[in-house]
Amino acid sequence: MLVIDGLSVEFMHYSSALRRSTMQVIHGLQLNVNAGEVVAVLGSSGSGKSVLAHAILGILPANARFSGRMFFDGVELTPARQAELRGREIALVPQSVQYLDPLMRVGQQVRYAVKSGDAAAAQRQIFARYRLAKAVERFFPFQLSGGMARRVLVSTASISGARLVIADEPTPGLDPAVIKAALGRFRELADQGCGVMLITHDIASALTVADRVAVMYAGVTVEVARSEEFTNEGDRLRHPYTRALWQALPQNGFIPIPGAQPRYGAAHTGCAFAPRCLSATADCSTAKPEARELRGGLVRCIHAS
Ligand SMILES: Nc1ncnc2c1ncn2[C@@H]1O[C@H](COP(=O)(O)OP(=O)(O)OP(=O)(O)O)[C@@H](O)[C@H]1O
Ligand code: NI
Repeated sequence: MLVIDGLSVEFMHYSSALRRSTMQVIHGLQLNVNAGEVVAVLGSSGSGKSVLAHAILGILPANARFSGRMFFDGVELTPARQAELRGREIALVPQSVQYLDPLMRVGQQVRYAVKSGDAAAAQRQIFARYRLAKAVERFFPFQLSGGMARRVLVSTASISGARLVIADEPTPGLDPAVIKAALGRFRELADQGCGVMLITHDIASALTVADRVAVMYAGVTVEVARSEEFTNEGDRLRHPYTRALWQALPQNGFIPIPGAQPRYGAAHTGCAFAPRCLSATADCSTAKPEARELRGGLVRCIHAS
């Protein structure tokens, strides 16, 4: 349904009239989302997840430049096609609640997303499902708590009838029952034939619904694995960073990895993870590892086998 082939995104900054600098935040990213599946995109803060979501929807800010190609249903996504599909075939659950219209009652905003049938009934049903009281439909966005606003955003995307739903951190700050309902709803949309891209920091809850997991580090996908490969010590995983994320979960011993993701990922040659990697060798810092297929998944690590 969605094919991303070699996407790169950089931001331009003008520090003065004559000095322009660019900062590359996504480097040659490859990713597919098929109809009927939930693909989780995992990565720490600043790894480029929201920029990826905005690139797919065609809503990058004016100072962004991108290259690479994206296809939806086999047809290239041009800016005109993105504008046509946005909110109709492709829906975003935005990371920030700033995306709600501050001057419109939230019930009405959600009803706008419904394309056929009884919009009011659909809105009330979805609000009940996310435990939003009946009175909330008459609220303006400023009257919502952070968690309520998030539930309103998830409601909007999940009744939009879109075939591809991109959910950017839809669950932080929500209580466990609502997280379960929201994730369950994404699973259900996929089971009905939608494609779902679930962007999150939270591996544990992503694994409860995702078919595949794409792991981002410093603007590239370092691995794409199937959810069932996250077991035991992570022996079936392909990339040392994915294994490190898995082992850092409380149930897997809380084993941390020292160091931090490089800022913007551009200032290094070779593998961005090498400075933190226990298996790194001299070869790791000479060239950026290419993405390659391995055991039905994808990896960017010269040592993965
Ligand atoms: N409009 C912009 N101008 C310049 N730099 C930007 C802009 N938007 C994002 N960036 C930079 O791009 C990088 C990736 O940001 P992005 O928001 O995609 O991260 P993220 O993975 O979504 O993080 P988080 O988990 O915190 O939401 C960051 O270093 C950020 O500072
Ligand atoms: Ni983000």
